[in-house]
Amino acid sequence: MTQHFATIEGVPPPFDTALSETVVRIVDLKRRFGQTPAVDGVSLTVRKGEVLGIIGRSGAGKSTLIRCLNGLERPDSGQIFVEGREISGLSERELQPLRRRIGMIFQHFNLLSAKSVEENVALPLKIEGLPKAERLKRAAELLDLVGLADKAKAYPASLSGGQKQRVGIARALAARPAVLLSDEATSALDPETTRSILALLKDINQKLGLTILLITHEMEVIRSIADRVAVIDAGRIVEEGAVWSTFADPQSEVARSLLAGIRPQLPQAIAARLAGTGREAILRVDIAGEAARRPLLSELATSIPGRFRLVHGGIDTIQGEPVGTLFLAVETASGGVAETIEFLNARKARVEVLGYVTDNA
Ligand SMILES: Nc1ncnc2c1ncn2[C@@H]1O[C@H](COP(=O)(O)OP(=O)(O)OP(=O)(O)O)[C@@H](O)[C@H]1O
Repeated sequence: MTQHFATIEGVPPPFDTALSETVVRIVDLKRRFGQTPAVDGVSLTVRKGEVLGIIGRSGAGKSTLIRCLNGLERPDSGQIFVEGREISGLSERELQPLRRRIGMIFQHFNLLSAKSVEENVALPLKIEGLPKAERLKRAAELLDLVGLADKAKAYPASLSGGQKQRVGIARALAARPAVLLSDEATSALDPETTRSILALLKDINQKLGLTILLITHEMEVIRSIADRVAVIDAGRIVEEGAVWSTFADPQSEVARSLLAGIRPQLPQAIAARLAGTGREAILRVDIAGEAARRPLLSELATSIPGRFRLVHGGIDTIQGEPVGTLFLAVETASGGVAETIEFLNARKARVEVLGYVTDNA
């Protein structure tokens, strides 16, 4: 028993997600409410040590999916495997021990206000019957891990939102779950606190090799923490891939619209002057990976007749991959617009003509 709750230092090092095994497997999961197919045939896998983000608009089916995973909702059909064991279709009693393999953090923290911070963290271990001294030792280790060692005796009411979520994370990790489910865990927090909680989750993911499945409606959360993203719409996964490639080239309308707020946009001053014809074409050029590593603009300048100017844009780094958007104004008189597009497409850049401007103020 004691061995089962080995110290944090005893946890294996981070996993190589490419080589490691599947922790969660969801197969053709369906759950409908009356006429509403809330989850409509979802299949997904989460590998050990990876962070999978599931993103979708309000009502897309995220909560229903995560509730099926933690056993709060019964799927109509389909299967859920956690560490190879099927949890869908189990009775409440059979589910109990498997639930401990699933940690959960919530938007509103769900702490017990009458219990101190250390008691909240130790609660899952009390339910497991671990002796008090060991529970408190483990709680102290976890509070240290989440940066709240000095708040062990405090009560939730005296904590900030970010501190409450740190306690929630410590509690979720108490029973050494196989996977941590996060249900909009940062949605109630301000941007700075959100960043610190996401950094903490990423840190724990990397230090402990913790597998995380999170649902969110914010692309910023996906960008800062996820390895892979699945986009859900009307109960179905409409797109799935590495975060950097989804950011660089979203395939679905939903992903494009969710990304609109954080992908670079043409400055309003230029967008307002766009017309159907003009002296310059305004091109949106999306580049990623190889295309973003090469000296694209200098190659363009030496290869294409006529002149162009960079009006806006830049390169970001997502998961170590360069991902960027450049807005170019290309003179139409030289006939170089079509050639520019061809040149860029040949180098795997995605090009869209947004319109034309005549004055370059
Ligand atoms: N208990 C229920 N009874 C009836 N309909 C439900 C129930 N739970 C969810 N639904 C419906 O199922 C669909 C998916 O809801 P769900 O809460 O899973 O979406 P969501 O993506 O989590 O949305 P949000 O981001 O707003 O929480 C919605 O149309 C919702 O109205």
